[in-house]
Amino acid sequence: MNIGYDSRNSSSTPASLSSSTYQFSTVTPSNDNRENFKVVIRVRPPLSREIDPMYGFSSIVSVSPDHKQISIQEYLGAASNDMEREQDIQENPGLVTYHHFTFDCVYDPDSTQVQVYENTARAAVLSVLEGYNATLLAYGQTGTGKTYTMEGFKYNSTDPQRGIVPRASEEIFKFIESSQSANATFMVRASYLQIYNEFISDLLKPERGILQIREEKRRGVFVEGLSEWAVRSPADICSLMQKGEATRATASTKMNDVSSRSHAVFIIIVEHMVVGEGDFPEGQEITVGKLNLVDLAGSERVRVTGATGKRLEESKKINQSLSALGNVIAALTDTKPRTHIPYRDSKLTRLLEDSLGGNCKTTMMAMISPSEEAFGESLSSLKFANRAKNIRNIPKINADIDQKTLLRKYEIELKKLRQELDLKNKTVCDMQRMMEEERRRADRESEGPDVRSQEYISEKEEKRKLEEKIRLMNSQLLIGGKKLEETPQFITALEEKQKAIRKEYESKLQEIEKERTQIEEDKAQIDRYKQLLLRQRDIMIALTARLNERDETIIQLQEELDAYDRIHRETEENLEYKSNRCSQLENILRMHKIQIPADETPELHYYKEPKRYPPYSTDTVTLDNESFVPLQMLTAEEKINELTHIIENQKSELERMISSMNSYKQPVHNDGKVKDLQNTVTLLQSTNEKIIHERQAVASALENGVLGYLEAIYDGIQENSYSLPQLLEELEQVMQGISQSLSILNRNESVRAPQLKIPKPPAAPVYVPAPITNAPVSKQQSRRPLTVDEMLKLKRQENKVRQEN
Ligand SMILES: Nc1ncnc2c1ncn2[C@@H]1O[C@H](COP(=O)(O)OP(=O)(O)OP(=O)(O)O)[C@@H](O)[C@H]1O
Repeated sequence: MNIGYDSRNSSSTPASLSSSTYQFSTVTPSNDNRENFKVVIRVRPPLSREIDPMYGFSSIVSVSPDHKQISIQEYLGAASNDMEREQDIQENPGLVTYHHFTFDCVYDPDSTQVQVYENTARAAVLSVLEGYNATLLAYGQTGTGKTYTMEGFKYNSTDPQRGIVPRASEEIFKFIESSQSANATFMVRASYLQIYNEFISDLLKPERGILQIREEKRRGVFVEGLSEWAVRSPADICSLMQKGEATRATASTKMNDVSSRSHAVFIIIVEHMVVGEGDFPEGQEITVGKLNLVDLAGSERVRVTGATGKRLEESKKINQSLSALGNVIAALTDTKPRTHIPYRDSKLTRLLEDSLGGNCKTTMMAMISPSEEAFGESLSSLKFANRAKNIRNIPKINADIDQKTLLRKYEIELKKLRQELDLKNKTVCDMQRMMEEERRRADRESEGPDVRSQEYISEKEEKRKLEEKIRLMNSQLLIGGKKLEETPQFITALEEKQKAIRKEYESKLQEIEKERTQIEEDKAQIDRYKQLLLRQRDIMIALTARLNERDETIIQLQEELDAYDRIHRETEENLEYKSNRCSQLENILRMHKIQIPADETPELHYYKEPKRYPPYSTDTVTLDNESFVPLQMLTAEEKINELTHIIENQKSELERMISSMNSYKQPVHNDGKVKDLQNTVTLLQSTNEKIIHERQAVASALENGVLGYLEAIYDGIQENSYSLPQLLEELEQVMQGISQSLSILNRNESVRAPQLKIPKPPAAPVYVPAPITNAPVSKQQSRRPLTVDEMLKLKRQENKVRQEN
């Protein structure tokens, strides 16, 4: 059974009310002081747990048809359930009494979310858009529908059960959208906080920890460090709500499955700038409206809820702060004006200072249960709300007098950033041009413009950051009811910018095309150079190979030359030694007046052949059509033969001379001379015989004695097998041999040999290294000394002949 409402008679028969009876007038913002603190009641429908399946449910609350008054029935009897109670009341009408209250509006259990929003919340939201502060405060016992009224079930724009917060955000953005003027710029921000166990925290940035309340003359009361989130659509706000809800402290209690254990405040700030037009183009008007959507934690009777432990502590804190709220309301509504209002007794009252008797349009929404079991709390809430009705707020439009609004700051910052960006654009363009120039130069010099490109990158990065910052700031603004990127100015500017960019890119493309053609030409040129270089390289390789061959030849020749030099040196040394020795021997012989026409040919020590002597003969030989003066080394025997031959020649020469002299014989006056000449001839003949004799003796001495000995000593010296005393001893023996020879010669001492003109033997050939040449030896050159080559060639021939023999 429902209990209806009769304003004339508090105990009249209840009449049922249907939703169709609701007739709300359109609510418009008002500055009437009475209007600035409104109180509305909402009676929630009975919950399934409250309806006894056996007896049904009977409400103790009734609402007047004009939705201004509410009546709550108090049962004084002892019936324990609805059915018994109803029967008891029918039988004893005096067991009930009714409490009547009048409010700005009373919503019965059939009221819908849209009705609550349209008739109560909308006016507050519109006030905010005008630049007022507005607060919608949901108060009531736990489980009476505060969260349901404020938030609703789902956060999508079509859900009829969505609450005040989503609808308010829709309203705000609908309003902004309808402000078509390009001169109007809006900025909307949202915050979400909770007061849990007397601590304030940010539901959107819980990591910020406990926050403190501050107060500034212009700004009023605010929470320091509370995050503000720029929003551009209802969806943005809904997602913030969902985010905050996930953090908000809730718990399942006996009275409510999802009971809020904290007071939650969702704040929407709307900054609205109108740029002056017409006569005042520079004029700007900025207003800042703030909407507080407060969902209080429900008051609880611990006795009823049976809370213990943590829940009990939470309950105590909730009740404490709600009682502080009651005290503030009592102080504000006292008939005797009070100088002290105890706002600071709790975080809640401190935070709601502006909303309670300050610069704000406040609407308190008290929620009650229709259930008989909640009678006490419902009556208490109604009394509480009734008292609050008398609060008087003095709201005023928050104009940006001291230019401290965020929108203003954005405006200034954006202007600064745009200037900076223009400058940066110029710098980046200049640098780009410079870089391109340097890159071209560096390409030519094969060096990268590293430093410059680093600077360019950082400049570009800064430019990008600036653009991003401007974009971000712009993205928080809503101009002419649209997002910046949707405004005609933005679209026109964008189109112009795109045109400019297109133009720039077209000219850049042309440049690139030109560069490409140039690069291709350069490439072709490079290819040609490459081919040329390859050819040159091949030539170089061939030349190097030839040079290497030459080098090898030179090295070989050099080695040969060195060998020849060495032979030459050794030969010369040998020759010198032999010459010295011959000179010695010659001197010895000369001392004994013996003509010895020969010197021994030095033997090349590296030929292990019998000792040989150079001949006197200077006959030429012809080899391979080339004439040489052969150096046919003679053995001792051959040498003696040669000497004998020379002597015989001399003898015959002498005979020829004698016969020649006889042919010139004069008869008388030449007698003496002839006689002398005959004597001389006789003497010569005997001398000649003597010489022959001596020569044989000396030859034998030389062959068998002195020379042999001297050679042996010489070899010994060469082999270093002599010590000095040994050498002296050996030389002593040589001396003895020489003395022997001398004694032979001395035996004929009295014989004076005439000074005969004996032909001088030719000098021994000297080995003179000639330049290596392949040119044939000419006949004219045939009498020159033999070259080493020639000599070796000759020697080889000799050896060959000897071996063959
Ligand atoms: N007008 C209504 N129409 C339908 N259901 C409602 C209404 N009001 C409240 N409810 C339901 O009642 C229950 C409790 O509501 P809600 O959680 O909003 O209460 P509360 O006052 O916020 O509680 P608490 O203080 O414990 O957080 C929820 O299941 C909710 O859906």
